[in-house]
Amino acid sequence: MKIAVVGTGYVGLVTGTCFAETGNHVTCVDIDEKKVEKLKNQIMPIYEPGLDVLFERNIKQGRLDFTTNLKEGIKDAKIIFLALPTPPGEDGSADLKYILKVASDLGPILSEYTVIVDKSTVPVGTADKVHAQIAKNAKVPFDVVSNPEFLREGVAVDDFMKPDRVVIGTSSDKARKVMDQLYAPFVRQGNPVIFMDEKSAELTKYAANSFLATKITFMNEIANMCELLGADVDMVRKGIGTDTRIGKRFLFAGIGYGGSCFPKDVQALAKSAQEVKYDFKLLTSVMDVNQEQKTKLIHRAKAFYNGSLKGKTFGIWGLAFKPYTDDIREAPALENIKELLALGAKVKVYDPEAMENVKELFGNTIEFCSDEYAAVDGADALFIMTEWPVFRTPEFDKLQSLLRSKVIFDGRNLYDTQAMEDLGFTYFSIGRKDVDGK
Ligand SMILES: NC(=O)c1ccc[n+]([C@@H]2O[C@H](COP(=O)([O-])OP(=O)(O)OC[C@H]3O[C@@H](n4cnc5c(N)ncnc54)[C@H](O)[C@@H]3O)[C@@H](O)[C@H]2O)c1
Ligand SMILES: O=c1ccn([C@@H]2O[C@H](COP(=O)(O)OP(=O)(O)O[C@H]3O[C@H](CO)[C@@H](O)[C@H](O)[C@H]3O)[C@@H](O)[C@H]2O)c(=O)[nH]1
Repeated sequence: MKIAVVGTGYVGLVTGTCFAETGNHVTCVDIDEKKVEKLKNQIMPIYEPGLDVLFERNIKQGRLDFTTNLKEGIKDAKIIFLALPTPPGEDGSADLKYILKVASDLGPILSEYTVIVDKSTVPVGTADKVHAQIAKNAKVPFDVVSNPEFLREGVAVDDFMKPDRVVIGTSSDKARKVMDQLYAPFVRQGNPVIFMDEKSAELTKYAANSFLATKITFMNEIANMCELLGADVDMVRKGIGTDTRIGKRFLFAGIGYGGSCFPKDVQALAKSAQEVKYDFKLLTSVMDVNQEQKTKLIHRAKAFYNGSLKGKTFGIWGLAFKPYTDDIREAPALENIKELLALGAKVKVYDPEAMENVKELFGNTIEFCSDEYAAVDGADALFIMTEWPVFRTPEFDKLQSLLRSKVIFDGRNLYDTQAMEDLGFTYFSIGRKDVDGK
């Protein structure tokens, strides 16, 4: 089948590549000329494990190509995916300007029946808006379908190729048949395609992300209670996670959720609630708690250093919002770095993939180091912001010889507290007992 994907961000590239991998011919369209030039030269603009191999194979086999020209890109396409940004607008609601612009461009250039699919995360009612926008100038019949995407960065290819489920919102039998055919290879792997109406599909995406953000936030609050009561959040996590009604995943306490999705989607759902005059109290609390959680370790550092971090040097391990990505959107590390600089501290950082993106933001106000050990050389303490595997089993001898004093603030609970006590570190983590290094 011939498919067009409009927008070549994370979602567009993964969607386009994976549909090419299942035998379709895919043309990806983007207005960013430099990006399209790179893509045409087989240069992958994002770091996503496993995607490059599929990307190169499908380009070589002639199933994946790129253009900046929308009309050329959608020629003969039975399905057009919209994988466009929906950033927060000034009031926190999802900004639909990119989607509606492409919808209005599509109207006059559709040449036969086409299924237009919202892959972006969009508020309830967007499929209707997109339909109305296209209908203004369309001369042929078309359907607008909601097909939210649930991939996680870092494991996006697996999430797309072996999804827990595919959600498709449509009230058109004709569109349903087209989508059924497209997702047939995925169903064959035993994953359900769940058909529903457009509005329910749109809300499903926000409900999923907000529920997961709430689950994490709940554990962060339990962690805060553990610290006050002398319990251990890792034990509590194991204790509740083995209850199949609760489940083991997304129960890891830390320095708050970040990334390009949870923060904006929780905010957008809260805004949607406001618009229909519903007071979604839970979401407001989730956002407040998460905000406080992000810089929690700085408060502990301030207490440890008798109120002042001025003149101290801190090594930071991890900048990306999570491992296996170079994405720094809403990464807790950024807020911590800003705060440390504002308090007069010096900062040395290392991340396996995200350094270039952070250089654009901080320039030479912080020191970018060649590896994790260089980042702690001469530092007063280490802050751990992202749980990259390379940080899980460091050479502690080397670490203690490089650090000025053996102090670690760990936002990801990477080390066993007893082991840290045995090694003589002063060790602060989340929801577990402090180790005083004596
Ligand atoms: N990133 C994720 O992990 C993820 C996962 C699931 C859903 N989503 C949702 O998917 C959507 C896209 O997210 P993303 O992270 O891929 O976005 P992104 O910002 O990384 O990329 C969007 C792309 O769209 C292009 N674009 C903008 N206007 C255009 C136009 N008129 N024509 C063609 N291209 C245009 C931009 O140049 C950019 O390359 C968002 O709604 C997001 O919430 C994201
Ligand atoms: O137990 C956990 C799990 C995650 N996180 C944090 O939560 C954030 C989001 O993590 P994750 O969900 O793995 O990353 P994303 O790539 O942002 O994926 C989320 O957002 C995407 C965009 O909407 C959805 O498609 C995915 O299903 C959804 O998991 C990160 O800051 C993580 O550090 C925790 O703090 N504790």
